[in-house]
Amino acid sequence: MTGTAIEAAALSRTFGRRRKAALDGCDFRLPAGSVCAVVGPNGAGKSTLLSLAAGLIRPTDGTLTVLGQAPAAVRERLAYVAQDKPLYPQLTVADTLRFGRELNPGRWDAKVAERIVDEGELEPDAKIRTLSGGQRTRVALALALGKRPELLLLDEPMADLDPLARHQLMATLMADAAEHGTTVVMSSHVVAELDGSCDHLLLLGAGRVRLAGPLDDLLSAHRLVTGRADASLDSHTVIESRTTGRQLTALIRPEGPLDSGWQATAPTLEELVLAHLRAPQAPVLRLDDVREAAV
Ligand SMILES: Nc1ncnc2c1ncn2[C@@H]1O[C@H](COP(=O)(O)OP(=O)(O)OP(=O)(O)O)[C@@H](O)[C@H]1O
Repeated sequence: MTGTAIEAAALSRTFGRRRKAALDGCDFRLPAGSVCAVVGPNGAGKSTLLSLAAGLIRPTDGTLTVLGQAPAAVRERLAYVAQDKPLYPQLTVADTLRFGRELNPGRWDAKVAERIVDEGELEPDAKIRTLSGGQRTRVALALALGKRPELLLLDEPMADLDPLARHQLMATLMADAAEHGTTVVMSSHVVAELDGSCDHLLLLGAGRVRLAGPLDDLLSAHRLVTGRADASLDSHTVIESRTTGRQLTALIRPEGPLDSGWQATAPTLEELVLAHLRAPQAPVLRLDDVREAAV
């Protein structure tokens, strides 16, 4: 297996006659075995990136390598759960899993697929069309994990699950990925639920990479600081700042030691992401390869 699960170089994808760029010159590298969160505002290009990685669409420019090859060449080794989770409505749950086994001879993992379905207390003879959105998600995830992929691409997988099901499915997913060394790339708008599960982050904005790299490195490159509103942060990169009365709170990238007047803490993933969403012009930070900032 290659040490790199996904590598994008100047990756662009346009749509329509106007050639509107959904992705625009993206560079990033994701090591194999990572669990990567893909976040960004609506229309940032998250689904486009996942579709490209799944080999469903092709780049208009640049390159994307998945498991060391062109995405279309490695379809058998990856699983992709799209936002709309297409399944055959007339099949039963059991038929769907049987279908999964027949489509993936020699690699089908019936145990994990059945476990995911059983944990949701789904009736094996229930037709897919009779299931709720969250129950369909469960079947789609069972099919994806049953395929025993090296790379699992999930486009907002948890969006229609209740909080308990989310928590429990996420735990199953992460335990399974850790056991098998699966690379997981997962887009989500619910940043809090990614905390504790992901070790890599890719933040997209307007089709471009804004933050990329190991989550711990990205978090430790930032500080959440509080101090007097008239104190200076001039020597640091300020991502976002807010003043309440005489107090200023800011998310910064320190460019050296902080003056003693500032109280500094490490941001959470949610604080890091929210600040960057509120500050779309903040400088890019890529720590995914050479482990140094590239602006
Ligand atoms: N098939 C398509 N035809 C035309 N435009 C498209 C197509 N797919 C995506 N786009 C455009 O590309 C841009 C990125 O879309 P994409 O679905 O990748 O964003 P996203 O980050 O997944 O958004 P969301 O969070 O809303 O799901 C949007 O402006 C969208 O309108």
